[in-house]
Amino acid sequence: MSEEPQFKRVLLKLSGEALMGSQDYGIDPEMVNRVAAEIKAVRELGVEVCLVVGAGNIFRGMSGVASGFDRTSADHMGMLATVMNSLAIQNALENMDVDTRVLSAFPISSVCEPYIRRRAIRHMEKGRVVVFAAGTGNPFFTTDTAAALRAAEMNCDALLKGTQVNGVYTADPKLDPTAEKYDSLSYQEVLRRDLKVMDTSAIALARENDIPILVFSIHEPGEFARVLKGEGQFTIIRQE
Ligand SMILES: Nc1ncnc2c1ncn2[C@@H]1O[C@H](COP(=O)(O)OP(=O)(O)OP(=O)(O)O)[C@@H](O)[C@H]1O
Ligand SMILES: O=c1ccn([C@@H]2O[C@H](COP(=O)(O)O)[C@@H](O)[C@H]2O)c(=O)[nH]1
Repeated sequence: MSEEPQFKRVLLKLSGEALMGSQDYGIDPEMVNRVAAEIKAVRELGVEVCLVVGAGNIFRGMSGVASGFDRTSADHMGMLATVMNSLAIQNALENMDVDTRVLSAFPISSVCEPYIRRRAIRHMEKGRVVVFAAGTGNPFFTTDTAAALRAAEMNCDALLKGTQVNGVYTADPKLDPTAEKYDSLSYQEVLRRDLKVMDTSAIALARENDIPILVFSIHEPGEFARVLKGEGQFTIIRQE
């Protein structure tokens, strides 16, 4: 085990669903503040942090399709929901004196900056936390793929998926209580075994760019910093 963080620049894919906290829907300010405090603690370790936030707490395109919406419109709604979550995180971080910029994949210029890669890198070099909102900006994708894409563009050393479960299991642990957790596995194994913890397009993009993915529970206080030091509970997905 190491006391020092193992990565210099990371992208955190933050579960939208987690931001509900104990509520059934929407944004729980207590949960948002706790996550913001974890991000601040990691910044204070000297790690550059950028974020992609999901929107499972508000709206997922596929649920909209199930209710009769056109897929493209539903996905636009999902992407707009990620903007709301991004602004909530920015607000909480700035209340803790952490400089934060939200950059949207599509222009909403009266609300936040547009995504410009060089500008995002500059923000990070200045020590700001950068939140990438609106996913990839394209329908038919999810924020997992947006996270892998931005991690590659930002030259991140790792992609951390802070989610509902503490790692990757042989099957969905929420559905199968006999499922067993992996400590580590290759991108290829995730794809071959069709493990649903992350989209296949996100796994493929991370593999092509050799970015390790660490899956951990965002519900465990202090885990983000611990995982970066090689401690705590997580599964690492990387080249064999
Ligand atoms: N093999 C598996 N190992 C671990 N989790 C799995 C597996 N298969 C399915 N899952 C499920 O995948 C979920 C995480 O992925 P998902 O992207 O849907 O959630 P999320 O991170 O909360 O995203 P969102 O940001 O959309 O709210 C876990 O909550 C878990 O129940
Ligand atoms: O690049 C993207 C990213 C997301 N979407 C839509 O947003 C919702 C919310 O994202 P989750 O990853 O499911 O939390 C997603 O369901 C899509 O509808 C998108 O279209 N493109």
